[in-house]
Amino acid sequence: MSVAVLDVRDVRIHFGGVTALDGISLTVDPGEICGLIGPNGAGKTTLFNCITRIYRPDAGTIRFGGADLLAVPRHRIVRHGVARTFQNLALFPSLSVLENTVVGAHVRRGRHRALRAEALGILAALDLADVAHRPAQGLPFGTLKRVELARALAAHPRLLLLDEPAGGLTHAEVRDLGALIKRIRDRYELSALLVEHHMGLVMGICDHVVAMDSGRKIADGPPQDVQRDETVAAAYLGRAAA
Ligand SMILES: Nc1ncnc2c1ncn2[C@@H]1O[C@H](COP(=O)(O)OP(=O)(O)OP(=O)(O)O)[C@@H](O)[C@H]1O
Repeated sequence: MSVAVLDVRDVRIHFGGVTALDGISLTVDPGEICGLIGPNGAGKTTLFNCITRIYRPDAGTIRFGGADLLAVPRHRIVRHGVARTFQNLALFPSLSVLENTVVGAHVRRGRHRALRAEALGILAALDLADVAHRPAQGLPFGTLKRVELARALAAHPRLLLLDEPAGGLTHAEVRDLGALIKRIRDRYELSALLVEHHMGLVMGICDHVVAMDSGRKIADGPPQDVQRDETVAAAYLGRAAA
């Protein structure tokens, strides 16, 4: 059996009186797109922040390709092969699309010219070649979301953490994004963990889905099974009613 790309086990973290993660475990296998769903406040972003070492869990282990990720200093996480995109874009507005992408590549050692040429290749693969030399500022939101993806890919990740990539996109853009994420997975041979509220996207592209509520895992399995799960439906209804 192959080693999981990501193996999260019994992770706990609390902030004051709030237990944000209450013994969460999940695995992402090589080449897999894993969806992470759950109502607001379930702990999805907190888990991302533990994986990227922004937060240190109180307990539990996080292994990446078999190695202890919690032993890796925060600033080396990207170099280890974990890259993320953000719910609210984190681009440099005045830099060009190409320059923003090259920023992502600089975690790797390499000559600037080579990194730049490679970044242009990534932009072409993401249909961004036309805007490569335009400043990020002023470009449509859907385009900027793809630039974030390009920047993450420039770091050569083995695992891509996508935090609500469909947020703020139109219906057609979400459909295109789903196809793009699958294309990226195949082309760059990576795995992805996708936090997303857009069920169409989750159902359309995930190989397996983990549902969370109150910092715990409440379901884990094929997308259709998780969607039909009564505990998952109750968790969403409970939050809506609260
Ligand atoms: N730095 C922090 N300080 C205090 N509480 C926090 C902190 N980070 C997260 N929390 C709390 O942890 C819980 C989980 O929040 P989190 O943002 O991880 O949920 P989420 O599932 O990502 O929600 P959403 O879908 O709304 O983004 C919430 O109760 C939140 O208020």
